Formats: sequence, C-alpha cells, structure tokens
Amino acid sequence: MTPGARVAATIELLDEIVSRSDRPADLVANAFFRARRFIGGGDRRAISERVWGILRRYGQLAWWLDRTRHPDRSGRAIVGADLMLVEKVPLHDLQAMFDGGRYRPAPLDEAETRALRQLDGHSLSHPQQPDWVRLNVQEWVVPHLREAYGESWGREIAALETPPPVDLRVNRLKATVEEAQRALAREGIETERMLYAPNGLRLKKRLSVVAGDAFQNGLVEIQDEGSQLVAALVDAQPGMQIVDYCAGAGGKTLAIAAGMNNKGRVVAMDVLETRLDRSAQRLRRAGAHNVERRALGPDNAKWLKRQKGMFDRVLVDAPCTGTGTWRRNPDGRWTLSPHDLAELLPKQAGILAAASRLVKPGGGLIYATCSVLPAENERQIDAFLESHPDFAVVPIADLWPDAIGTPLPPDLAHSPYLRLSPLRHGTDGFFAAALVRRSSPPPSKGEVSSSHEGEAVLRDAADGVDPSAPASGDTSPDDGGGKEP
Ligand SMILES: C[S@@+](CC[C@H](N)C(=O)[O-])C[C@H]1O[C@@H](n2cnc3c(N)ncnc32)[C@H](O)[C@@H]1O
Repeated sequence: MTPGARVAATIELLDEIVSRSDRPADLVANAFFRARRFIGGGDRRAISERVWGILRRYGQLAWWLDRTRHPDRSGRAIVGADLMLVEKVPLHDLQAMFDGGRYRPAPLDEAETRALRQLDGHSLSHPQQPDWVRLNVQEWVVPHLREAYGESWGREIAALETPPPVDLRVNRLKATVEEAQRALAREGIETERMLYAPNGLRLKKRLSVVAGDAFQNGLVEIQDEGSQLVAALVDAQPGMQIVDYCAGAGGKTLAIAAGMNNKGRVVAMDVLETRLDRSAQRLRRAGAHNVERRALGPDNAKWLKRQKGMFDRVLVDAPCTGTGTWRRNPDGRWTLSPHDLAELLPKQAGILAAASRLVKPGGGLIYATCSVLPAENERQIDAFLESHPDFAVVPIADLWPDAIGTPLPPDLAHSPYLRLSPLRHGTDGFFAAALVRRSSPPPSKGEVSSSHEGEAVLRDAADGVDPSAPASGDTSPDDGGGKEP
C-alpha cells in the first residue's frame, strides 16, 4: 500500500470504531480486515498500530482540534492532526497524501487546511493542556483515579499508554513451563519467564502464536499476567468443587482447570450462553475434561438453589468498567460513561451476593475485576462484608506463598487485596479480594475468636483483616516505582 492508501484505511477504520462505539474496537478492527483481505499483513499491522496509538492519545488530538477550531472531529481530522503532531509530517506533505488520488483521502478543504496549518511545528503535548487532557482520560474519571492512586494517579495512567506485551500461560495439563518454552522456541518465538505468574511466559517480540503448534496443541493460552494471578489466587487443587461464576469465554476457567489435573469439578457459569459456548473449543484443546458449563437463567435456577454452600471456591470475575485494560483497549477511555459505572455498581454487588451463597463454610470466595476504580473494588467488598458477617478477608500476603509461590510484590506485603497495575507490576490493572466463609459465627466485639475448619490457608486467615485499609496508592512503600517484569 502507498502511504496515502494506508492513511485512507486508517481513517476508515477509525471512523468505523467511533461509529460502532457499542462494540469493542478490536472486534470492529477484526471485521474491518476480514472484509478487506487484500490488505497484507505488514499494512494491517501498520494500520492497527496507528489506530491504537491514536485511540491512546485521542484526548490530546481532540484538544488540538478544538484549539485550532477545526470544523469537525472526523477520522480525517484526527488522523491529519496525528500525522502532523506525532509523526511531524509538514502540512504540504500531508496535502500530498490527501490529494484525492486512487485509494487516497479526499483533498483537504479550506477550513481543514486553515486549522491544520496551525499545527505545523507543534508537538502533541502543550503546557496549557489540563492533566486529564495530557493523560488522555475523560475529566469525570479523574476523581476516581485520584481515589485509587492518590497523587501518583498521573504516573499510573501514563503507564496505561504503553502497548501491552503478549503474555502466555502454560497449560500444566500438557507441558511444563520449560517444555512449552522450548516448543515455542522451535517456532521461532522467544519468551521469558514472568516475575510473578508461575506458569507465565512473556514474548520477547510481538509475534502471532495462534497458528503455531504450541498453541494449537493446547500447550499455551494467551492470558495477561494479571489475569493469571487472579486465577491462581483461587488456589484450585485436585478434587475440589469450584464455580467460575462469570466465566465468559473461559479465560480463568482454563487456568483453574489446569490446576486440578482433571480431578474434581469446575462449573463455568455466565448469563451469556454464547460466551460459555466459546470456551468449549478452548477447553478441548487444553485437555480439560472436568468443566461443566451452565448458563445462569431459568433452566438452571433450581440447580443453583440446590448448590448452596457446596463449593470449595467461587470465583466472581465481575463485569466492570475495564479501566485496568486501557492499554489493551484504549477505546474504553472514551466510550466509558458515568452512566455505565452507575449501572455496573449494583450489578456487581448483586452478582457477588448471589455467588457467595454457593460457598461452603471454610470455603473461599474470590471477587475480581479488571478495573482500578475503588467504587468497583474496595467499596464493593466493604459493602459486601457489612451485609455478610459470615465472610472475612484473607490478606493477599497470606495466600500468595501457597497459591502463587513466586516472590510477593513488595507493595502487596501489607495490602488486604491484590491490586495490580502496569506501572508497578507490568500487568493489566486488576483487583482481587479473597474472602473466606467462616465455619462459625464471627466473634462479637471483645470476644476471643473461635477456630475454623476448611482449607489451611483460608482457615488461618478466617478472622480477616481490616478491609478499610487504604487503597493501593497509599500502601506502596515505593510509590510508583514498580518494575516491568
Ligand atoms: C470480566 S468478564 C469475565 C471474563 C472471564 N472470566 C475470563 O477470564 O475470560 C465478566 C462476565 O460476566 C458476565 N456477566 C454479566 N452479568 C452477569 C451476571 N448477572 N451473572 C453472571 N455473569 C454475568 C458477562 O457476560 C461476562 O462474560
């Protein structure tokens, strides 16, 4: 493709993503390229990279368009501004690309030219940009981010601008980590061990793994390190009864099943049966035979009632704002609305309460989100504990050695919860709380606590910790000094 044709395709894809804001950008992009098979691999990568970069800096680009009184915010306006401000294309070269030639964008009109001319020689950042513009987030989200991270919120959000690495989880039903690493190397895919996730491998270079034998034979799955750690916190053991209550297409179900050696039972549940169905092929490929899929709905209502108090572990990977995945899904920065958050909060609380009924005394309940907003995380847990005194928090440092076994990130040593971020841990932003259902009623004030039954790690921690301990920004001894694994 000529540079002009690439620019035209970039504009087209961006317009499509913006007009289909109800769909995740990656799905829109997949459909876009499927319908244009003539676009080769190299061009496809270049176009995607540019579009994803533009979505990451959309706030600043839009700020410049406002400042120069550009007539609109169409794809051509945004892409034009990006080429000038980021790639430093001078206006006359931009005009040569926008010349209306075959496969190239239509010529810039007078108003467009007048606005874009003012960008010549400028950079994306400008001292007059407010923090939220500079950091490419919507203004209404800032108080939530401050609550999460305190004054280091800017650095945390800046870290979400870095494109994510490709992370793999080795399926221990099929291979050891070393065997999988060697199998990938034979395909020319070099990887390194992860700092935290014990079965994780990170690609040294961004390459596609899905066509290769290691992936096709179920030795590895694509899964962010943070997501792997959440699944590992379930501490699935052979013979256990486990529910993955919001299983979706089974990302964490697969990891849980891999820890059980096909002994015991995992029930994967979700309100969307179509999502659950998508896990079937992945489970087959992984050789996981102990997973049962059940859609939440009228068909399983009776079954669900009968299962009360039956499970050793229940994972609630709740639907959330996805703010922790903004480096992967930068469109989320712009599509998220206060209304979405307001709708999610009661939904998350309802799901957590419903799922908790399945946990047996002494059993564990893991609540997780890929959000960094305390309203969806710490405050949900506070409210849940208030109305469910039979549950208590298990501090993450108590679970980590047995469930995960790698060195505990220092900033989590005194945190009741797992709080992961790209800046500190090199993962997506994740939150997880591990709770245990007490086997006996909680001690009343002043009374010495009673002993508990159940799994060793959970039992020891069943009296819990103060869940009102400060959010992640406040607990780190090394604020923002996290290292990339
Ligand atoms: C964060 S996603 C789960 C991702 C999945 N666990 C994984 O690791 O791939 C949240 C899931 O919750 C499901 N969900 C939404 N409302 C629900 C409800 N009321 N009960 C159970 N699941 C629900 C959504 O369909 C979605 O699949």
